[in-house]
Amino acid sequence: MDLHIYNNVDEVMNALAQSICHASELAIKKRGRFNFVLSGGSSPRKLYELLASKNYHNKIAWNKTYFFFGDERFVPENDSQRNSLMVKEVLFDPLKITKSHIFNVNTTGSPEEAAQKYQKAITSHFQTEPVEFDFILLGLGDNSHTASLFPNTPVLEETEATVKSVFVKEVDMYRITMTAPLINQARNIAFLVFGEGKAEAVFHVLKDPSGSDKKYPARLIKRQEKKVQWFLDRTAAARL
Ligand SMILES: O=C1O[C@H](COP(=O)(O)O)[C@@H](O)[C@H](O)[C@H]1O
Repeated sequence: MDLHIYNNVDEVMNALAQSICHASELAIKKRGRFNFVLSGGSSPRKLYELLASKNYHNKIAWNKTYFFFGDERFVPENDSQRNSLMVKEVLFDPLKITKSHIFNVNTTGSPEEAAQKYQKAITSHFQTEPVEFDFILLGLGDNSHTASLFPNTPVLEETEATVKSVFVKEVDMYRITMTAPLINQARNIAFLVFGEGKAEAVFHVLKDPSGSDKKYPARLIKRQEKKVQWFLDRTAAARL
């Protein structure tokens, strides 16, 4: 695992944006396209704004980039709780991303159907197995969840690299999420975490010798591998 700790949030965002640019260049050079999985929640908003800003918008070949979501709320497409709506506002619309490059979660059927449809869409985009995304961006909740892998939920037991639906009591909602095995297959994985409210969660995921994967699900992401990077500010890293 690569741990990067910065003095402030702007430095964190810039370092992560550069890492994304680097991964996109490499992927496009080798395979002609960049398959980029986005995270939701509040933390990545600033990063997406930065990527769409004049400092970065020319550094990535957006016309060769395909976007996916690591997780999504099981709510209608135009519901303000959707991760995809925030991304549309700050990244897709400003960069005029072609619709066919955006893989949104279709929530018109049941949660299970939504997960199956998303998995199918991913499989038909990749055509080959195993599915290896070029870059997966992840956040970390105060309770150590990542994507929608929440503590003590059945999806944590999943051994298949796929997409699943899960009812999360804690937020009283169905979520659609990539499973840990699917995330772990990616070529690059980056956690974006900042703020003192995250310090405990970071400790339990990265340092706590008695922590369990069920209680702190982000531990399921292979932190022992070099391809997994953590981008933190000093306050989030305070207990490391
Ligand atoms: O529920 C979610 O939360 C995590 C962390 O979000 P944050 O607001 O604390 O940054 C996020 O990574 C995930 O995509 C989202 O659905």
